Amino acid sequence: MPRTTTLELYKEEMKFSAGHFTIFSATHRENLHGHNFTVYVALTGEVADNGMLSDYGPLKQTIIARCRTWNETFFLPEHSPHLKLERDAKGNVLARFNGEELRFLARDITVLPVENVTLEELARVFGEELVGDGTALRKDGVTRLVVKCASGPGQSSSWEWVAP
Ligand SMILES: Nc1nc2c(c(=O)[nH]1)N=C([C@H](O)[C@H](O)COP(=O)(O)OP(=O)(O)OP(=O)(O)O)CN2
Repeated sequence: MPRTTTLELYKEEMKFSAGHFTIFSATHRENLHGHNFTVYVALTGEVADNGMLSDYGPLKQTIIARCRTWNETFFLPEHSPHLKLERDAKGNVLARFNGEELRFLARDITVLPVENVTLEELARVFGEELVGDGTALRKDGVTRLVVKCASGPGQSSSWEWVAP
């Protein structure tokens, strides 16, 4: 009888401190602010004869490494219909919103391929980068992976991958 399990990873190091602002319309956005985000990853699949779904060690290190690259940065959305980004030769950014000009140094920002920097989109981008084309996960017998991103206790959004 196949045994299904779900491995859950939410280690202390699976966190990053970053800034952002959510854009609600062409004229309404939040002020710039930050969070101590945390990340939770769950992978589901069948337990093999060796008593394991798969060694979660490499995945844990990948998650922690990704958290470190998102630590101490300020997120900007690449594809917002309301925020226009202009980069200079050094990668510094002038962001225009509703007549405002916000200036950022290249060293301080991470531009994400999202329409808005929200928990939903952080979980999606994080998950999509973990999963890639899914080949490695499927090879390891993983049938489902969930990423949850929280902006603090009691507030998170999730993203799910299911093996085809
Ligand atoms: N669907 C979403 N809605 C909102 C998001 C989001 O990511 N997805 N994000 C925000 C704000 O950026 C976020 O809530 C601001 O956080 P915070 O300063 O902590 O204020 P909160 O009101 O969320 O939390 P409290 O601690 O209860 O004040 C808004 N909407």
